[in-house]
Amino acid sequence: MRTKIVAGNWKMNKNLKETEALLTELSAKLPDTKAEVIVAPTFVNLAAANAALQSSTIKVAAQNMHFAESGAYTGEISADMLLGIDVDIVILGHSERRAYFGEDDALLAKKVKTAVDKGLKVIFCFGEELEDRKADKHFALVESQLKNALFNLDASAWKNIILAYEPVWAIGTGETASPEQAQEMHAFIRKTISDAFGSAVADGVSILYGGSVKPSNAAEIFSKPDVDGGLIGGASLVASDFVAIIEAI
Ligand SMILES: O=C[C@H](O)COP(=O)(O)O
Repeated sequence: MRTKIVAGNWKMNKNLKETEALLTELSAKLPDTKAEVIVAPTFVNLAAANAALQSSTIKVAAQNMHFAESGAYTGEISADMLLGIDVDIVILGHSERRAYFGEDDALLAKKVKTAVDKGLKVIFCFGEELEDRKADKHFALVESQLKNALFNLDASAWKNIILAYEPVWAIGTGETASPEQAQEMHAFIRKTISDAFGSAVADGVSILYGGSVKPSNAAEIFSKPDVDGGLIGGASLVASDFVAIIEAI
């Protein structure tokens, strides 16, 4: 049985006070759920988020990390720094990191390798742009993103990988992949992993969908057999919306 996961990527939103307020509200409203619930506030509020969630089952993730152990990388954050404040989950490869900060598959392969070697869990994001889909290149593009960044891992490392398929055209646009489009791609992703690492690895990896998931569409998307949860952006910033999405799983 794969782990169901609902993760909220807060991106560059919420200052300290707002972070604590949202987490207090979220903890109070959290429904009884079998799903793992994760929130990813900005770096500077990770320690405070962990403190605010001490008696909660909600886990805290970082939104990024550097591949190096330590050194002259001004402004960067290492795996050990995250682990030092009890954060052992990191989002890597988000399309905004790829688009605005030049992160490519080769860099992401290094980040993922460091993260799993250090014992962090990785929520690895990937997905096609609208032009790729229009040109019917979306499967090939997704396959290459997976191969380039993840296929150098040992099969045993996959227990620490969570995948998040996020078609770029659906992120923050209000346009969502249809449940059928999501299922079609998730099944393709699972087959691609199965072909490379075997069915035990493929059947065990949670594949989240991300891109304009809202309370109104979550249940239908989550009902698909290869969709194991969601990576939620905008709707994770409003406690009642995020709770409704958790309830939909
Ligand atoms: O990481 C989350 C995704 O970018 C989805 O964002 P969104 O739910 O605001 O479309």
